Amino acid sequence: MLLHNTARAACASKRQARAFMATQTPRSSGPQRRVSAIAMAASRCPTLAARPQPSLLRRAAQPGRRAAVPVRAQAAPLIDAAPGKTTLGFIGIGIMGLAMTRNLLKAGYQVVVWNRNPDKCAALAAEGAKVASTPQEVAAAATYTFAMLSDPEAALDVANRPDGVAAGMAPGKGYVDVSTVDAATSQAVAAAVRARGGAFLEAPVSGSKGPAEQGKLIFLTAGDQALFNAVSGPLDAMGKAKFFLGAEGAGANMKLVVNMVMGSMMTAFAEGLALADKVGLRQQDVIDVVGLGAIAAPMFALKGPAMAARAYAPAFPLKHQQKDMRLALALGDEVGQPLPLAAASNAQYIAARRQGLGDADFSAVMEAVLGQAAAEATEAHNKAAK
Ligand SMILES: NC(=O)C1=CN([C@@H]2O[C@H](COP(=O)(O)OP(=O)(O)OC[C@H]3O[C@@H](n4cnc5c(N)ncnc54)[C@H](OP(=O)(O)O)[C@@H]3O)[C@@H](O)[C@H]2O)C=CC1
Ligand SMILES: O=CC(=O)O
Repeated sequence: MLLHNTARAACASKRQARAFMATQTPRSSGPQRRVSAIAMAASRCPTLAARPQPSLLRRAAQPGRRAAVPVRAQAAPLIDAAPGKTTLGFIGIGIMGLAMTRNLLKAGYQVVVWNRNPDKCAALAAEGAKVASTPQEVAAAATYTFAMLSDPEAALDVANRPDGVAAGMAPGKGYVDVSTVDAATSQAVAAAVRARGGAFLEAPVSGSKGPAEQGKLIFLTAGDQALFNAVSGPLDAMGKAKFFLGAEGAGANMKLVVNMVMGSMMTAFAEGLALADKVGLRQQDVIDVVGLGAIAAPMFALKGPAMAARAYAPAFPLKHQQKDMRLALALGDEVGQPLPLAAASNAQYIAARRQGLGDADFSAVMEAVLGQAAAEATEAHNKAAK
């Protein structure tokens, strides 16, 4: 289904899309197969990437749809990135950026890095990366620049500041923003990059610190398909799967949907552990039982024991999960989709941030759940004492 929807979006007209889809037979649906089938769809649509497509513009104008920037021509051909030949840039050397850059270096790419706090580049410099003094310098030195930044504000600033990425862009170069942001931010960054002749790909990732270290991220990309193709090697060095979803905004929306579900799952799990504890059950038994049944999830198995021990070493900082809940709720509001469960979860992440847990792992939402239970117990006790 995903393959067909994406293929349809990639074709310049409904007629072409129907003709393409008529040639397709259902096959196994692994991510790599999806990507190659989507690329094939593009190759069978000669008008793809040639000019703004009225049908796509009309789609964007329908109520409830994010404004889609039309598929468009590249200003200059993009050369496929190749280890030993292509210089890549990486901006934002946080938890994720550090691990991702390491995998690019391991794969044999030359990498130029920049981080707001330059101290975080020291380990990579020792491993062979060059360190630039501005984002512009990175974009000017690299053919393709990646960025992994906290939030929309950081993404916009790094792209648009006077010595930012856009200032270093030129035809033949590309910018791949892998940060988790909203569609409007991604579209604004795309416009700034394209105004300088560069190509743009949004590519937020699903997968945390562990998958980043193991090169097993899942890329949710959208934007210029030629850039998706050109950076296929680096994406494969950092990830285990990549999806091309259409015009920029689609990748951002996909990431927000996934993280909204993840954030709500985590608060539900925390409430389950808290309740189990209150009724005298061993939390490890709960983790084992959940792990054997239909609601088993790698996240519960990974985080559960640490949550039971109330230890929250950061892999995915809670402040970022709360940002994702906030952005998903704003998206729901924009398109008229009520999200009461996500709203309730978001309140717990906000409470945890107020408890000073923004830099802890997002599983520290457990503390808000426990804190709330404690507050409710105190309130009930006070009422009873009156
Ligand atoms: N950790 C995870 O499991 C995952 C995270 N993500 C997403 O990836 C992104 C980064 O996450 P993560 O690496 O965990 O976060 P970190 O907090 O470890 O890193 C954030 C990075 O953004 C930089 N930054 C923040 N504000 C600015 C600014 N105004 N100007 C320039 N640089 C700035 C930081 O620089 P400095 O060091 O100077 O503060 C740092 O390099 C977020 O969008 C997050 O939602 C996506 C999937 C998984
Ligand atoms: O964004 C976080 C993740 O684990 O994915």
